[in-house]
Amino acid sequence: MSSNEAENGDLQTPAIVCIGMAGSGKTTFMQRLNSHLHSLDMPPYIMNLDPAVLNVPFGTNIDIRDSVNYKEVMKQYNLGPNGAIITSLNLFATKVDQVLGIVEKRAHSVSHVLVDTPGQIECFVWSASGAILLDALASAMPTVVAYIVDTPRTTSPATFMSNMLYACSILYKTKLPMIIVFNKTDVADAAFATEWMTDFESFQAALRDMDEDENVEGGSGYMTSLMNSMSLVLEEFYRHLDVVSVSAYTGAGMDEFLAAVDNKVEEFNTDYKAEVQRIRAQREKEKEEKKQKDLSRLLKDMGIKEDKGKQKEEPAMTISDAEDEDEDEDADEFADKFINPEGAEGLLDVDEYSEEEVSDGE
Ligand SMILES: Nc1nc2c(ncn2[C@@H]2O[C@H](COP(=O)(O)OP(=O)(O)OP(=O)(O)O)[C@@H](O)[C@H]2O)c(=O)[nH]1
Repeated sequence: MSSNEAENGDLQTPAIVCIGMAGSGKTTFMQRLNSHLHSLDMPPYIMNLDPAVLNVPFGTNIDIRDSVNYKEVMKQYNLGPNGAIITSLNLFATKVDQVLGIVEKRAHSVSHVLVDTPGQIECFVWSASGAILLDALASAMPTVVAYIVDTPRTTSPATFMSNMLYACSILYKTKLPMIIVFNKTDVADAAFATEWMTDFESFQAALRDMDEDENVEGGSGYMTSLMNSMSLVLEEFYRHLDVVSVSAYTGAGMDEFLAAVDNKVEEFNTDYKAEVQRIRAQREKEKEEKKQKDLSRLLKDMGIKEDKGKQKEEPAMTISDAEDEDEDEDADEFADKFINPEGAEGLLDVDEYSEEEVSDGE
């Protein structure tokens, strides 16, 4: 049993998935966290899942850009930037088992697995491939979402509320423990935000002030009453969160963030894990049922009378297998068209990644 395993053998290395609006500071936060962990002699394993990013200012162990050529996807499919991000993620997700195999292997010897995601949140969180990648991670190790908030841009009650509703929808979609990270506190203190989250009266007071001030964004009677009601709904959501204030620039708050991750790992093991496993089993069951249904339809179309008793020995199963193999081949052909455009073997070279030295980003 390695030190990263629980008594029952489950991998306990936390995976931290950084999600946040464009420009909230995800990449800078990852860079700071990476160098902080290196300074504690706890090197992490780093994955970049943003196919469109130009520069990643730290060493990555797995980078979607090494596997999928985003520009080529855009050209070949005549897609815009967001469509190409989704398609690139889809292509990457076809190899999720391979990728996860590498991550799991390496996760035994690192402190954390850090995952950077595209700033176009919806491309990742609301896409099938995002769900596949998150599911795969969560089924292998405790997985925590770090929702990065641009604090200076969230000081008005209206933008604060929008941001929190967005975070709430991500929690609902991913069903993973979440830490709200108020970033850029070197520019604006996040005390106002933590107060609004814990003291309902103070948020109400801020709403009243906004209502009276016509120059403030969102300052209309209807909006205020809508936000009043929504803030009541969000009270329940806030109870499930850990909140930390950090500055990716100065490094303030990094230890508090790591403590919050430990807290969420415990929560994952007690509250979320069973749910993750239940959802996974349900999906497998649905997949199996769909396969059986398709098979019955195929037999019917071919004019073969269904005989439940005979199905086991007769070619029905072979047809299904052949069909599956064809599907797999199609998927592989599709993926290979874009994956590893340089012509390297396989999607990801395990040895290449395992030998790779990753810098601390300084
Ligand atoms: N003052 C200050 N600026 C920051 C901080 N963190 C990030 N920034 C700045 O915010 C801007 C956006 O940072 P990024 O790290 O690129 O943000 P991102 O969320 O990864 O952006 P996308 O990849 O486009 O989604 C950059 O100009 C950073 O220098 C911080 O803690 N303090």
